[in-house]
Parts: sequence; structure tokens; C-alpha cells
Amino acid sequence: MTHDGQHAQTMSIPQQLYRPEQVREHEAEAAARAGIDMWTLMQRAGAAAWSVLSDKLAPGARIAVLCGTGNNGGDGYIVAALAREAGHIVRVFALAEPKTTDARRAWSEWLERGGDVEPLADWADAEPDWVVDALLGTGLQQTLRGEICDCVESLNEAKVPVLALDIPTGLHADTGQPLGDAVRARATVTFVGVKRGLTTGQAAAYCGHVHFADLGIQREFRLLTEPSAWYLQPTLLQHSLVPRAATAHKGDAGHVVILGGAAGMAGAVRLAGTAALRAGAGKVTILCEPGQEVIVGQQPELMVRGLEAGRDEALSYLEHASVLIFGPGLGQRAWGRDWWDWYCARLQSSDIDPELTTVLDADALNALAQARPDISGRARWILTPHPGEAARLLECETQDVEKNRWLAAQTLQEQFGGIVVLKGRGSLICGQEGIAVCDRGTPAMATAGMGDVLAGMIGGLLAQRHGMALATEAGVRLAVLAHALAGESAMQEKCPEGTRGLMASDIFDWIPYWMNPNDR
Ligand SMILES: NC(=O)C1=CN([C@@H]2O[C@H](COP(=O)(O)OP(=O)(O)OC[C@H]3O[C@@H](n4cnc5c(N)ncnc54)[C@H](O)[C@@H]3O)[C@@H](O)[C@H]2O)[C@H](O)CC1
Ligand SMILES: [K+]
Repeated sequence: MTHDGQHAQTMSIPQQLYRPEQVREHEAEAAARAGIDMWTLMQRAGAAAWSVLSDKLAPGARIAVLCGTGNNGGDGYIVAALAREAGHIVRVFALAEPKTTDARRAWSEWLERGGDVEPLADWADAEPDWVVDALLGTGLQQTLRGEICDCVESLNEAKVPVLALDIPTGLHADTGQPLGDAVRARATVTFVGVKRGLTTGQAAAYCGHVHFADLGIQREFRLLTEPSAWYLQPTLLQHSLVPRAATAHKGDAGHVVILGGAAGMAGAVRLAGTAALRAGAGKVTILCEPGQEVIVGQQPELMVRGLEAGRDEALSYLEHASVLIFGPGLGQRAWGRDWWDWYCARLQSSDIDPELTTVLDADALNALAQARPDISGRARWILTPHPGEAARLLECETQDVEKNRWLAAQTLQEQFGGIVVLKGRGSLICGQEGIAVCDRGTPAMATAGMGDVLAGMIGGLLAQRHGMALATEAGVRLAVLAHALAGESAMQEKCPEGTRGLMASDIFDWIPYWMNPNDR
């Protein structure tokens, strides 16, 4: 078996993400343009997977390769052959004989070299140190059933480390949702183009570490099809967040006004306000319910004014605002609802500048879901729903949102305009520039106030965007990424492998760290 070393290398996930159909549709043409046939491509896929697996194995390790009947199974036979050549104890377990030409070739080469193929159900007999999941790749068509489903279940129960080829079997490669059940892999090596389902939804629970192998046809592939989403990498912060000019003054860094903080929820505006300052905003003013000023004012850098709902005095603050954040701790009582009605009316009459960049968060989103006003200024909106809020906006159930987060984000953007940040693991940012995904962050960030901090960071960064020559959408992407990384860093500091006990305010100290990527 030829070992095409040069093209067996894996690399970090590139910015370009694709729908699985795009890869299926264009990989043959890309390979042809690169002057190689599909058999060579399959050999490269097997070799790339082997290079990932071989790094994980002790000498003489036992490996079970589980093969389906399609080309994913073909990749598996190639990995099996390479592993055996390297001196490991390899057993192959297959659903049935392969059906495609290339997979049959890989299968017969494995048999010719004295390899055996055993029934899939017997895989555990191998007592493997590692399992290679070559059951289904992009050919997955429906919910797992029957023998494959049983196998996936037993594999997950056994808790043996798995390397998934292309996609963990059962995971929908576009939505990142398991179809019935899916393999919980320790690592996944994906081929030709990174399928966007590996970055959002439930992907983090199934894929493990994702490796990418372009199989040497990346250039040709990229010329054939446009990416369906953009993967946000930390290096983006370095490229975009250039240091402030030595002559900078406070006025260059913008003024964030935050409207929210009803009785009992003043902490939300304080968190958002502090986050905006930590993100570099020049000034932050909080407009909260009268009586809550003391709580907010304990953060002395915040300016604070208690205002009864609907007071036009708020307009004088908005006139000088670079960004409005509307919603944190707004509540659903009369005070918050009346402010919402006031906001809609003043926007309609243009007393509020329709060009004012406005982050709508928390209860402002719930008010929007209920009222559905027809407002023209919405192009400047940045909506930051979590899946529950997104469901209310879309008038569906939370699980419908999670079923296809790409579609949910896109539909919200089409219905409400502006930029939508759909929060949750694999946060999506959807605007005129397409959809970007941030798969950083930690489950420890699923805690009270973390959304307020994000809203504050978005507002704080956008307040400075002119000085930084940043487009709004780019600014939102950066804020989402910096927020996730700050959460990771804060948890890392407390307990490196920990997933619980983080508080939203713990990440404040890490916001400047990630907002100044070029100054350390
Ligand atoms: N030479 C190449 O084409 C390369 C392919 N690569 C790998 O191939 C897969 C895609 O292969 P394909 O044959 O199209 O599909 P699968 O192997 O994923 O599966 C098809 C097979 O499975 C059956 N099937 C579908 N859904 C189910 C289900 N729910 N339960 C049971 N069986 C199901 C279907 O009927 C077919 O028989 C790709 O992911 C790569 O891993 C490499 O990229 C290299 C070049
Ligand atoms: K697979």
C-alpha cells in the first residue's frame, strides 16, 4: 500500500467551513483538477488518519477498525493496513462487504495482505486500546438503526478511545446534532473541507479534538465552492485588535449607554457596564430603575442615573451614545415593559437615531418577541439571544433551534435584520458577511451573568470601532471570540480541567488580556 506522506499531514482548522454536500459534490472535481483519482484520495485520507492515530499509540497496541459499506469504510481498511504494517495488532470488523469501487479495492488489498474481516457485533472481542470509526461519513442519510446503532451504543458504553474518520458516525455533519445516537470520539480527522457540523450544536460532545487533512486538494476545492461559514480563530484578535495610538484620548473610545437594571436585577447592568469598560470603552453610563443606583455605583467608574420608565431625559444620553445596550436586567414588570414601548415609539419617530448601534439582549429580546414591532431602524440591531430567547423570537421550541442552529440564526437575521449572535456552544454570528462560528469557551461559562458580560463586551468593543477601523460585524465576531477565550482563561486559572464554579465577574481580568493580543 503506498503511503503518500506529503499529503497525510493534518493541520489546524482553517477559516473556511462547508456543508457536507459541498464536499461530496466537489471533491471528485477538485481531485481531478489536482491530477489525482479518487483511489489516491482515499489512500491519502487513510494515511492522514493513520498519522493522527499513530501519535497516540504505544508499541504493539491493539486496534479495532469498524468499517461501513461506503467510502468511509474504505478509508478504514487503509488505516488498518497501515497500522498493521507499523507492527500493531489490528482487527477489522465490518457491517458487510463494501459497495463502492474504491472501498472494495481497499478491502481486497487488506484481505490480500492476510487481513481478516469479522462481524461488526464482535468488535469488543479485540479488547482494543483504540477504535477507528469508519462506519459512516458524509453518506449518513437517516437516523441510526439496527446493527450500526447497536454498535455505536456498545462503543460509547465501553468508553474506549475512538478516532472518527471524517465525522463521528451518527453525527449530522451540517447541524452537529446526533441522528439517533452518535459515536463519542476522542478525536476526529476530517477530510478535504471542514464540515460545519463539527463546530456547533452537540459537536463538542462527540468529536473530541478535530484534525483536518486537506488531502492536497485544498486550492482546487476552494476554487469550486464558497465557504458556508467562517471559523473564528484566536489569531483573528491579533490581526484586528491593533494597539491604540499613543495619542488616544477617552473621546476616541466611545460612550456606551446601558438601559436596564430593574429592582433585583441591577447586577446585570453592572456586569455589562464593567465588561464594556474592560473591553476598552471610553465611558459607560447606566440608566437603571430608581433605587438601584447604589448597587451599580459600587463600580465607581460607571456613571449611573435612575430613571422612571419613559422619561425623555434618556434621549439626551442616547444623543451622546456610540452604542446602546438595551435589556440586561430589564425585567418583565411595568418598568421594563414601558421602557420597551418608549424605545419602539422613539425609534419610530426618529427621536432615537436609527443609526445608533444597539445591542438588544435578555428581556429586550423577550419584549421584541412579544411585540414584533415594525421598526425601520433595525439594521443597526445586534440581537444576542440564547437558544431559549431565539425560540421565542422564532415562535418555536428551544429544541427546534438546536436542531439546526445555522438555520435558526439565518432565519432570525432575515426576520429581524442587523446582526444575530446565537449563543450556546458553537456561538453563531450571522450578518451581511455570512455566518461565523466560535467554538471556544467552556461549559463553566453556562452561568448567571455571562450573557450580560458578553453584551457589555460587544458594546464596549463597538464603541471603539471607528478608532480601530473595524466594521460592526467584524467587531461583534471579535467580541464573541474574546469573551469565549476570557472564559477559558479564567477557568484555566481557577482549575485547569474544571467545568463548574466560574462566575461571570471572574472573567473581567481576562478581558484586557484578550483585548490586547499584540501588547504582550
Ligand atoms: N474516494 C472517495 O470518494 C473518498 C471518500 N472519502 C470518505 O468517504 C466518505 C463518504 O463516502 P460515501 O460512500 O459517500 O458514504 P459513507 O461511507 O459515509 O456511507 C455510505 C453507506 O452507508 C449507508 N448508510 C447511510 N446512512 C445510513 C444509516 N443511517 N444506517 C445505515 N447505513 C447507512 C449508505 O446506504 C451507504 O451504503 C467520506 O465521509 C470520507 O470518509 C474520503 O474523503 C477520501 C476520498
Ligand atoms: K466515521
